[in-house]
Amino acid sequence: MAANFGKNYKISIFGESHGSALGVNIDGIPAGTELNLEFISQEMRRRAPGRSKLTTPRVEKDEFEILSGFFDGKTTGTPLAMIIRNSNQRSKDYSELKRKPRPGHADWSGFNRYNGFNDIRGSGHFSGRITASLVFAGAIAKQILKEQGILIAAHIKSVKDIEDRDFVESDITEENINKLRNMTLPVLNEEIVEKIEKAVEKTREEKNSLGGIVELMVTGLTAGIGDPYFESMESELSRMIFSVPATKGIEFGAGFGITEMTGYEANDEMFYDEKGNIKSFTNNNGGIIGGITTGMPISFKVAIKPTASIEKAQKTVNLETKQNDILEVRGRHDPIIVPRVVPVLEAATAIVILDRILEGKKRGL
Ligand SMILES: Cc1cc2nc3c(=O)[nH]c(=O)nc-3n(C[C@H](O)[C@H](O)[C@H](O)COP(=O)(O)O)c2cc1C
Ligand SMILES: C=C(O[C@@H]1CC(C(=O)O)=C[C@@H](OP(=O)(O)O)[C@H]1O)C(=O)O
Repeated sequence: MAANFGKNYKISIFGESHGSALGVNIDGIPAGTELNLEFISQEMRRRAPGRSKLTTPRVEKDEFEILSGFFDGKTTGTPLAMIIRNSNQRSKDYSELKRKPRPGHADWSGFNRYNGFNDIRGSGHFSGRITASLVFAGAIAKQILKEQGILIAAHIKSVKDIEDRDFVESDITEENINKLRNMTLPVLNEEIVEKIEKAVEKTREEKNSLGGIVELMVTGLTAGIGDPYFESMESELSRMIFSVPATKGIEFGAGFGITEMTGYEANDEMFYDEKGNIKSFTNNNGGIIGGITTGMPISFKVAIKPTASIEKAQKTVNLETKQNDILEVRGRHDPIIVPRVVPVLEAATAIVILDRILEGKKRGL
């Protein structure tokens, strides 16, 4: 089912952006897991709308209510259900879109898939708002992974042609992760913050939007996690990452750039480090070979498209008059999705990594 993910850490999401609520049911959290609710709230705030001038002005607190599976500060092992109530809907912004679908958004494809019964208000189930549930499930997964020494970090690699430097393994410390978590624009080279802000402001004034790339890194993984072929670590991560709205590409390690290397350059030559751990000098394969972790960090980049809903006049069709028409999208939209998707991609990654680790444990690994 489209709303379900995972074989071991199983999530099932529901909700609409302008309905009464959205949420997630999680099955597979080990019983007795202590949850740091304040950490989960912080993660929710990182994603929540209306928190900076670079995001949609729709303000939602994204306060979550846990309905089941949690007692006396610990998980019970039975399904943990969570809901967030919507409070700041402005559905009139969407009244024109059933007739005039937005180019780049799911109005036309969703209309066809659901025979016109899809909830158009706030883009319904297609809204980026539904990713609040991923952040919740991911925050729990992150806590479990951290106990095992596994850290997940992300930063904005680029916005249009403004580039941050790449992650190196030594960037992934708890201190650096906390710093990035507290930044509105999480970048490594802080000199580009103002450039990004100006570029977004200028584009918004032009009634347009921007996209960019997010880079992620996962450290602390032992070699041997994952499977070949259809449940490969790359397959599972890609399937999840492409479920995040606005994702248009993913590349592991050197990605498409590996095609410009020779075999000698691309192969990650190996060595024993001073502690006796097997490592590679480079990580062009992004920490995964044969679908299975190598013990090097998992490293990948995600392409996020520019926000579809823009005020600039665009050509579309009018499904009532059956004529070509013009649309100027109204409403409260993100001028750029990239900063808000950073915690979502981290969470999505945490869900997959935990699910794969539990899969290995099932087989006694
Ligand atoms: C956190 C987040 C916020 C988003 N905000 C907006 C928005 O304000 N306006 C918009 O048109 N799309 C926004 N999107 C993207 C749309 O939800 C997405 O483009 C749409 O569902 C179509 O899916 P696709 O782009 O993956 O094909 C957002 C996505 C995320 C993850
Ligand atoms: C509310 C959120 O972001 C929304 C994501 C979104 C979209 O099309 O994806 C469109 C906008 O919805 P609305 O028109 O209701 O303001 C954004 O504000 C959220 O992420 O929590």
